[in-house]
Amino acid sequence: MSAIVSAKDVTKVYDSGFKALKGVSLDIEQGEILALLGPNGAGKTTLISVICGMVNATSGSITVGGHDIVDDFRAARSLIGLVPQELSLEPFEKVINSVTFSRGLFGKPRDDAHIERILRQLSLWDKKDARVKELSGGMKRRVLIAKALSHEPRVLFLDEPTAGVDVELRKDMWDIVRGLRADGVTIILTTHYIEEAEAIADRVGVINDGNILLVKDKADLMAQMGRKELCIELQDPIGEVPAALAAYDLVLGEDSCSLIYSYDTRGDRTGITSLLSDVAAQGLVLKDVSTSQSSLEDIFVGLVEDAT
Ligand SMILES: Nc1ncnc2c1ncn2[C@@H]1O[C@H](COP(=O)(O)OP(=O)(O)OP(=O)(O)O)[C@@H](O)[C@H]1O
Repeated sequence: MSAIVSAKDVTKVYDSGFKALKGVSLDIEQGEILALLGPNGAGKTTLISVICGMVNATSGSITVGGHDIVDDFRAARSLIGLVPQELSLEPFEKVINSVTFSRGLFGKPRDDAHIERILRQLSLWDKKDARVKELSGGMKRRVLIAKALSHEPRVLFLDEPTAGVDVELRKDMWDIVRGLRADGVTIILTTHYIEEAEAIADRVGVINDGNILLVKDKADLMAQMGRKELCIELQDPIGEVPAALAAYDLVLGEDSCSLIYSYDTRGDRTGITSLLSDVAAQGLVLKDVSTSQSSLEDIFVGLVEDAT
């Protein structure tokens, strides 16, 4: 795969003096769904706005489809669709006119068949003559996506596409995003919802305090950083982890009645069999045993905490 968007050492210092991006380098691969995860104020919207040419970077460089976003702004911008966080639509405009107008803004010739295709894809065709103000919140969001797709961009940025959207509609939105990717559109979405990244992203980028902490294949991230824990509940409390068990990665549970064993899920051997027999050899009586796997959420919280 090759990068369709490439950002190098991008910084953004707002007029207030606030440093919102502190040297971000990021390659977005053609055809992927990349989820940018980060807490409030991390710099997600700023990064998207810089790539889309709505905010000027203070330093660094960005190319989209090989075009520099400053020197070759029109060519770069024409490859990008942006679905903003805010529902910014003209309330009295008909859906179809609103979407057709967006295409015209990019100087593309009128193409009714393309507009029909995207309205159908977004289940908006039967609402094409409705006025925007007559639509539900979820439909308005879909109109924003249709507008962003009207000029046939190759890269689509979705800034928190499902903020405040109910579970049903969120899943609809995920289906739409997957459908767009199947059509060859590269998708970058920002989200607070870890389950959203877990559900649809190919890669996950974590951004915090103006820095990209990591960008990784989602499956690798979960396999590499996800650890499993075995909780051994004991019949009776103990004061400390017995010295004879020091070779294991064990901690005493808060109740003093359990031992928590962390192990790597990728290893050939987990060490569980020998641990259990060594625990028994210490005369400790087991009450129960359970396992749990760290989720993307645990990984994300851990990363952001480590960075602050
Ligand atoms: N125009 C501006 N002038 C000054 N500071 C700004 C401006 N826009 C954003 N910021 C600051 O830059 C930081 C990053 O904001 P940004 O909107 O990029 O974060 P975000 O990760 O998208 O957050 P959220 O998840 O809350 O939308 C914040 O501290 C914000 O207050």
